[in-house]
Amino acid sequence: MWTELFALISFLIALVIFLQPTYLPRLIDFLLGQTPPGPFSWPLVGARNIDSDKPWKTFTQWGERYGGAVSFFLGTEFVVVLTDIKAIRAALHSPSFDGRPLTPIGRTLNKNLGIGLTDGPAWPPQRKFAAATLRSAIGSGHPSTAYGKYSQIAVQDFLEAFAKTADQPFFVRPLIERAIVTSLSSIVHEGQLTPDDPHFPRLMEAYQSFFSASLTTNLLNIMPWLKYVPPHREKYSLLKAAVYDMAQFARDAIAEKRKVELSEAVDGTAVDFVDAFRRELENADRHPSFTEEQLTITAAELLMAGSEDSTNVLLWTVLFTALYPDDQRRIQDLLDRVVGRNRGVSLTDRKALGLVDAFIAETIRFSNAVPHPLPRRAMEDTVCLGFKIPAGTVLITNTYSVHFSEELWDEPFMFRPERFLDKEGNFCPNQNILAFGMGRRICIGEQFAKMEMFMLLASVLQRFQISLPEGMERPDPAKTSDGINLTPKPFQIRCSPR
Ligand code: HEM
Repeated sequence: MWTELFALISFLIALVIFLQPTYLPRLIDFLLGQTPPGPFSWPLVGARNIDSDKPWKTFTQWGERYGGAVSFFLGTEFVVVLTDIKAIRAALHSPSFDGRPLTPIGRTLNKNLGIGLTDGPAWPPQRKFAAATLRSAIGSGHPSTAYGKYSQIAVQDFLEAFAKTADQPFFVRPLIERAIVTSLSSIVHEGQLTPDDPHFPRLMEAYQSFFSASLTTNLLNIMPWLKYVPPHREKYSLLKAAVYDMAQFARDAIAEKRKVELSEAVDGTAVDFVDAFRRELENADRHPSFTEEQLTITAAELLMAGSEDSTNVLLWTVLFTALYPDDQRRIQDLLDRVVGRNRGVSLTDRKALGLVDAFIAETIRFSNAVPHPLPRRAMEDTVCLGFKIPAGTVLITNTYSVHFSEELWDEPFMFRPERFLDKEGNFCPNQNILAFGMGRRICIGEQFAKMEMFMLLASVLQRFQISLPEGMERPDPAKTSDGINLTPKPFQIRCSPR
């Protein structure tokens, strides 16, 4: 029996070495202490005792024990978790860590196209192009621009939907989703998605399947071979169908836009992403990565990444207005002083309404909504913080240990929006917020998301009082539905006209 067991283990080790030749050299480096310190990792299995519901808690404890960079194996994959701000800054600003893990979604389903899940020669020109296009499509957000116009439509629709709830308890998520996706569509493919669009439910269904399978996504990002193993295989099929639906929606939207001549569509006005890309396709000197398929995948990705993350953060923000009524009242007093009640909120009010941005920033910190910004991959053998980091290492940022660090924040476990205000009440951003990532792959939609969240939150609080319905259980922000993002468990609110 021992001989057979020994033969089986030898066979498995030989198989792993054959399939993943980097495993053994990394294991040796790890055992010799060349790589960052970390917990014991069982051969082929990797580190045990990771809290599967709240891995960031385990990573925070490891950070306290081993330091700002902790290494271990997950299965045969070598992983470094960054837990303190110095280690995170050092790594995420380095071109050596520009890569993304070789995920089945990025590499197989998206065919290595798009921006967020790829790397290599196509990523720099595609990221630069998309970031510049979004910046110019958003512009000042003035109502004369496409984005300004749709943002107003989205705000109006949002307020009407709130008013229709007539003081009755309701789930706010679908309302937020509609508003965000409407505005986002104006900068991705203007005119293709309005709040009453019949395609809306189909798209939301695809997003829902995508994110309901997202715990699997987190694991697949690190151990892609899991896609062949039940129950991940079934979840992977769900993901595949959702990715297909999103791409099909983008294809249809692009085809609709093609019905309008490009010169008419862009004539002197702000250009959305699809039209800017169409124009680039006609440029003879374009980078070879500008292709039809790249356009489809990126348009689908921008709409999906942008809407899910922004919806989730705004959902947290609305929940916190109900949980912290004193802060809500202070925002409303400020709105009354700055905007009054006779006109709508506009982006030009933003500077004088610093408390609204401070409330959103504190929500982002306190909710831990993005526990691990998209992982990175070491593109080459490198040295970071004095340790060897082999090419192919997966890097995970642990937001929780930074957002709740006693060294970085005064009373980090208290919800206190004022920590983001100066003495005059101006909003002061803080560089230790990691929800949008950091460095060379920082989110390209950050400014849009913050603008949109400001507009929707300020507009709704100007008109309505948000509260928790009497007799219902008080939502506990520590209890979340976990996936790529942390989402509050479904909750209802009540809103009463002010
Ligand atoms: C509250 C809203 C949002 C959050 C919390 C968020 C968060 C993130 C994070 C954590 C990353 C990874 C950064 C890194 O690797 O360092 C990212 C990347 C990205 N985000 Fe966002 N995002 C939001 C909104 C948006 C919006 C509105 C868009 C599009 C309009 C967008 C498009 C992207 C893209 C394309 C990338 C990939 C960048 C790259 O890999 O080079 N995001 N986002």
